[in-house]
Amino acid sequence: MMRESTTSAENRVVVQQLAHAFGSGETRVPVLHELNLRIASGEVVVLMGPSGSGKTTLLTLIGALRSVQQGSVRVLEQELAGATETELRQLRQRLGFIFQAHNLHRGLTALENVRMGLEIHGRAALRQWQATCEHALNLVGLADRRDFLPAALSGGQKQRVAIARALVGDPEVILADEPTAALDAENGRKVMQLLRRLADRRGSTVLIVTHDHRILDLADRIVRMEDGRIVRELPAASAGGDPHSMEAEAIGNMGGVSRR
Ligand SMILES: Nc1ncnc2c1ncn2[C@@H]1O[C@H](COP(=O)(O)OP(=O)(O)OP(=O)(O)O)[C@@H](O)[C@H]1O
Repeated sequence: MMRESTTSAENRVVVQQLAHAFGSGETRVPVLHELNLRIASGEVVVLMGPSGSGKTTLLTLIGALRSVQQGSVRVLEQELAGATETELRQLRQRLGFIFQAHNLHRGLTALENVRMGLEIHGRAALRQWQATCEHALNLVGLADRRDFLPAALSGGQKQRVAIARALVGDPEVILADEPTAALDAENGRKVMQLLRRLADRRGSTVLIVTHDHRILDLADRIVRMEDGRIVRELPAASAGGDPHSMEAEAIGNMGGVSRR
């Protein structure tokens, strides 16, 4: 049912010497500095760091939602610096976005909202669209809410509908900003396990901005940003010992760690 991946490139995301600033003249505020990052197919990378360190800015640059000012961002072999609006739009169609402001359509049911994800990927005409969308809702544990309007769903359920919508088009790269923030521990972990499975089984590349320590053990790599720079990269597996405590300690200074 799901589309074959069209890109087998090892590095699906390659960021080189990326710099970014907001404003101009005297009010210009640089927020990213000479940043380098590579993410391979099938990799789950978690981006952490203090508020204001530039995580969302980096995510939106990789998602072609913001123009590259300086340096290079290659996503699925498309250079974003200097790309045309058509090239950017075509690229965005191959990405899955899970953002905090989930923007579900209020007048559409859960199932219809998920269908919008297919439309974005140009696949709304798919004959078996209903089965595909039901499958996506099932993946996030909401099969029984398919005919509910957003107003009748909890915050966490709305977030999961948004996740189903992001995944239904089978994107090669998934960009998620705090995907578990609105969820309780159990559902947060389920969502993270789902993203992990997509990476393992379909080779999806997953980049997640989070403050949630409970999901770190499901990542391949944890990247810590401070003041617009990557200050540390930890391969999660090589942390050894108890992955929860090792990562949490190594990353340090990021608030209380809650373990399950
Ligand atoms: N549109 C904008 N205009 C001006 N400044 C901005 C804009 N967006 C972000 N910034 C500034 O850029 C810096 C980085 O913001 P960003 O949202 O990337 O941080 P973050 O690490 O994602 O933070 P948080 O964890 O709080 O979401 C901040 O100082 C922020 O105030």
